[in-house]
Amino acid sequence: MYKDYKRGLDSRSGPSITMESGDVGRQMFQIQSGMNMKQTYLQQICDLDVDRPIRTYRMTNIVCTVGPSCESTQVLKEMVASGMNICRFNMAHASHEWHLQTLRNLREAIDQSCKVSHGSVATAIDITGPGVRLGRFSEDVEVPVQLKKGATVVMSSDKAIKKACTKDKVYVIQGFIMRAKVGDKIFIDDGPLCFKVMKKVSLEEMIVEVVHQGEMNNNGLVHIPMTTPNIDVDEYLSEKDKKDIKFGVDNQVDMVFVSWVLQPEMVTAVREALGDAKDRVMVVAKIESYNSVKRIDDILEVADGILIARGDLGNDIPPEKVFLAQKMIVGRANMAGKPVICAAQMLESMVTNARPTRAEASDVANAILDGTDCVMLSRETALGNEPAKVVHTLAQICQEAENALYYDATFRDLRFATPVPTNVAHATSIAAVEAAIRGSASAIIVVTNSGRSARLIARYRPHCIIIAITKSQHTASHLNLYRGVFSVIHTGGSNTQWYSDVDQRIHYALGVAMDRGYVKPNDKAVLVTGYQAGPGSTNCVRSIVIPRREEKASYLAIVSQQNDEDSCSD
Ligand SMILES: Nc1ncnc2c1ncn2[C@@H]1O[C@H](COP(=O)(O)OP(=O)(O)O)[C@@H](O)[C@H]1O
Ligand SMILES: C=C(OP(=O)(O)O)C(=O)O
Repeated sequence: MYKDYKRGLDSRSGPSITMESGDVGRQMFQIQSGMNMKQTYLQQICDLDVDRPIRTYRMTNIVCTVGPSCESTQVLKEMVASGMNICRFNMAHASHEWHLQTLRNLREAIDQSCKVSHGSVATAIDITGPGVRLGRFSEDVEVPVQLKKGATVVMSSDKAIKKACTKDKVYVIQGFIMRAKVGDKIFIDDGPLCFKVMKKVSLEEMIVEVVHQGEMNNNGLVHIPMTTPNIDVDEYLSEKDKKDIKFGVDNQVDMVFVSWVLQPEMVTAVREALGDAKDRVMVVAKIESYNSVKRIDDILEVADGILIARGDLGNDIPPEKVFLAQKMIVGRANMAGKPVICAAQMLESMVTNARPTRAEASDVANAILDGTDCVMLSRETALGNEPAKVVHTLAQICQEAENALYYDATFRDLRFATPVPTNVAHATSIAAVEAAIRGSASAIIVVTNSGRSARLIARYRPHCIIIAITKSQHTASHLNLYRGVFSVIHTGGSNTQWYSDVDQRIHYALGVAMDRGYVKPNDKAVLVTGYQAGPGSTNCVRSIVIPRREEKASYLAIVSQQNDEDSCSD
């Protein structure tokens, strides 16, 4: 397994290619589209086979958090080769200088990666929001600080210790101390460290005792379950968040993940702070508290995507209820057509171990069976021993889960039973997905500049890869959030004749997809284009057979011929 990972592939490839893509397409058709429509769910389960070969590509996107373990260009290059799709910079940790240098290293890593363009890896900053964090420990304190049950610690808002915390005295903001009550539990990070408030000494200081032992890290998150961090409704964003957003805009990041979104107005505030960049930066709301779970529909309405921060959520609500929230949020995000990321402790044991636990592998697979678009790594890549190996392992698990998905039954309701706007764009996308499933297509090819058509196709969850051809770097980057979309940026010169230009782009994209082994000549595919140049004109769904590479085919002409034979209409 390790040897495979060292070989390195690209952003959507699977680690082990064991079957020709067309064969897989046919097998997928038999098992997942044609026959499954007549099968029961139980029959599908009975037909699962541990020997079934995985496909040549992965549809779930991988988000990786950068940290000290992967700050170098070399390690980032290995992570790109192993399948990182979105690189996350957590602004709660490290300085802007560190983030800028790591961002530069990432861009260098992408430049040095053959087969990978800048659009293949998107960048995201994660801003702290109203979540409360510890200060930093003194240089002479060994971090993480280990604490045993029964130990007492002073929590103080004395700014003099903000960057000089000790094992016995740590900094938190005054608002947190004022909010805490004697007897409250306080979790640090995703646990297990848990304190109990023993005594309020003053408005600036309280004494807490360890009830579950564990460790404290620099800037560790501090949380009292089922309490709301203080938010200033006149000024939703802190000065630090505003500076971090400016950092992101100045350095051309593609997304902002907003921590502790408690109400939709927080998302709106981030969009406003983005200023002129608001159209090119996506805003993803992190759901990490009971309150945000309860307001999910309102938040979904304003956010471009959702991140289920299961670590902090599992401290705010009982851990045994997190799977309920996960399924509900993924389902609602799927219905709303917004991408969703499942995060926290996905392969946590791989921070140190060479193999994931069985429970972790099953947890990742279940998130994919639920319908998530992306899965996220945190400590595994930021602090782990072998970040690229974790990415590789995660990619493998994703592909196994994708292979087991009962596509038609799981996602059919998205096409036929959820209320969607009655317009041509949705109808076209639903038709494309249905044609791909029933026609045993190996890919859906879509020409899209804004990315809207590709997003809509992804929304209706085809069984096969969506090859999105775009001229826009931003579109390509943003599409990394959506399940199954493989973007190809066409950089060649534009042809003055619209259909020749489209043909040229399709030819180029199919070449790229063939190079990666995603499709091959004679595979069936579904082509989605406009009827003329310009946004809003996408309305054509065509079934094509992928021509040989050397055939400089006119795809629109191929379509006309096929239409004669199959009486397939535009
Ligand atoms: N840029 C960084 N510099 C140093 N450590 C980092 C950085 N990013 C993340 N980490 C470490 O990795 C851990 C996991 O990352 P993440 O889940 O993003 O953080 P947190 O849980 O604190 O929000 C953090 O607690 C921190 O110890
Ligand atoms: C992703 C999470 O949050 P953070 O950004 O604090 O790691 C989480 O709690 O699962």
